[in-house]
Formats: sequence, structure tokens, C-alpha cells
Amino acid sequence: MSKNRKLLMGTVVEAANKGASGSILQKRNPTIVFVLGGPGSGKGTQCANIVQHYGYTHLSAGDLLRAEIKSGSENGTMIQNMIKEGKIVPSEVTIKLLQRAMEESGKDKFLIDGFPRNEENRAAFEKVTGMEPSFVLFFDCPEEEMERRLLSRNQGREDDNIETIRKRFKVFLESSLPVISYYDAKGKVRKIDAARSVEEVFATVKAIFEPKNEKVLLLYYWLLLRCLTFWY
Ligand SMILES: Nc1ncnc2c1ncn2[C@@H]1O[C@H](COP(=O)(O)OP(=O)(O)OP(=O)(O)O)[C@@H](O)[C@H]1O
Ligand SMILES: O=c1ccn([C@@H]2O[C@H](COP(=O)(O)O)[C@@H](O)[C@H]2O)c(=O)[nH]1
Ligand SMILES: [Mg+2]
Repeated sequence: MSKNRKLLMGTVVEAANKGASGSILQKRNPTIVFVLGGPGSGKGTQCANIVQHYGYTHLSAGDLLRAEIKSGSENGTMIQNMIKEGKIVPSEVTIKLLQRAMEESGKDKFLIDGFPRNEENRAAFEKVTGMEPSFVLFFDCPEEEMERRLLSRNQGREDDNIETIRKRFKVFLESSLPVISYYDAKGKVRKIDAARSVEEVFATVKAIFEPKNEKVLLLYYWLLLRCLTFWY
């Protein structure tokens, strides 16, 4: 086979594989839960609990971006500057990372933490992937509490300083809350009071992930009541 023909074949195979990997993700028809809330509201902490109890795969958009910086990618410096300023990285960059992570995981239940951060993120994700979240967890927490948590997180994050934290709060209010309102209007938001202990917050999260158990319990009580009224 000539060199040019080999190159052409390579390109065709690559294009076919790309198409196939996209459709494999769609064929798997994954369950997607967006996990949103202000900086420091406890998204990552609660996602870790959900993974343990319900077998979801946790994808933190922020973690994927930080890994991209470390990998020495050509986008690294741009991403690092955006994170330092608390700004939102362009959708195409974040969506590519999320898509790749979903495809490579081979799994079909995802917690997407800290994304979408603005309306453009949301619309681009739905357009590019053709997928919508089953529901949205919204960890609602006052700024004073989030600030306290972030300032004592001690994980060496470059954006856990008071200047960047204030910028992140502003971006959350102006750009991310409208995304939550959008899904709220569609009845998809599960709002959780996140200003409580980790255990108390997780108890509420559990009730969201186990609504069927509650229904089974209700049915059980109803049957018991019917039996009792029949006997007496
Ligand atoms: N309910 C809670 N009560 C007290 N501290 C908490 C609670 N939940 C999480 N924390 C602590 O607060 C800090 C921030 O939590 P976490 O990293 O889960 O927040 P996050 O929403 O993922 O933040 P970010 O958006 O910056 O990634 C961590 O140090 C964590 O241990
Ligand atoms: O979808 C996203 C997610 C994150 N970013 C940037 O990363 C930082 C940190 O995100 P965390 O969720 O707190 O880990 C955030 O402030 C943004 O600068 C993003 O641009 N897009
Ligand atoms: Mg986090």
C-alpha cells in the first residue's frame, strides 16, 4: 500500500473511531446527575459519599481541569490563569475533558460536579453530547459558611485565597445560579440545605437517591393496615 493511501486509511479509521466512541457513550444511555452549588458548599465531599453508596462515577470538572494543567497540555497556562481569576474556562475545553472521562470510564452513571457553570456551558454540553441530566443536586449554603470552609480546606489549591474566593462567589451568583434556575423550571432541581454537618447533609442526599425505598415502605405500611382492619 502506498504511503499516501496508508495515511488516508489512518485518517478514515480515526474519524470512524471518533464517531463510534461518541455513539458508544450515547448507546450506553448514561444517567447523568449534575452536582451544583457555590464554591465550598460540599459538592466533592458529598459526591465521595454518593460514589460509595450508589456506585456512581464522580467527575469533577475542576479536578479534570487541574489534571490538564499538570499534564503539560497546550491549554494548561490558559486554564491555570482562568482558575486563579475564578473565571469559567471555555466550554469546548471542559466538555472535551468530561466526554473523554465518561468514555474512558466504561461506566454509565455519572455525577458531574461543578459543571455546567453558566448557560453557555449548559447549552453546549446538551448540544455536543445530546444528553441531559436526570436531575440536579443543588447544595445551598450561605457565603460566610462556604468562605470558612474554603479558607480551612488546606489542599494547596491556588484559588483558596480570599481574593479568588470573592471572585468565585460573584461568578457563582451571576453565571451559575441561572443554570440552576433553568433546571428548576424543568422540575429537575433537588435543593439541599448544605449548611449542616456532612452526615446531616448526606441523610438528605440519601433520601433523594432512594425514593423507591420510601415508596416500598409506604406500600408495606398500607398492606399491614389493610390486614389489621381485615382481622379485627
Ligand atoms: N457539611 C460540611 N460541614 C463542614 N465542613 C464541610 C462540609 N462539607 C464539606 N466540608 C469541608 O469544606 C471544604 C470544602 O468542601 P468540598 O471540597 O467538598 O466543597 P466543594 O463544593 O467541592 O468546593 P469547590 O467548589 O471549591 O470544589 C472541605 O475542607 C470539606 O472537608
Ligand atoms: O466547569 C468548570 C469547572 C471549573 N472551572 C474552573 O475551575 C475552578 C475550580 O472549580 P471547582 O469546581 O471549585 O473545583 C473554577 O473556579 C473555575 O475557574 C471551570 O472553568 N469550569
Ligand atoms: Mg470541589
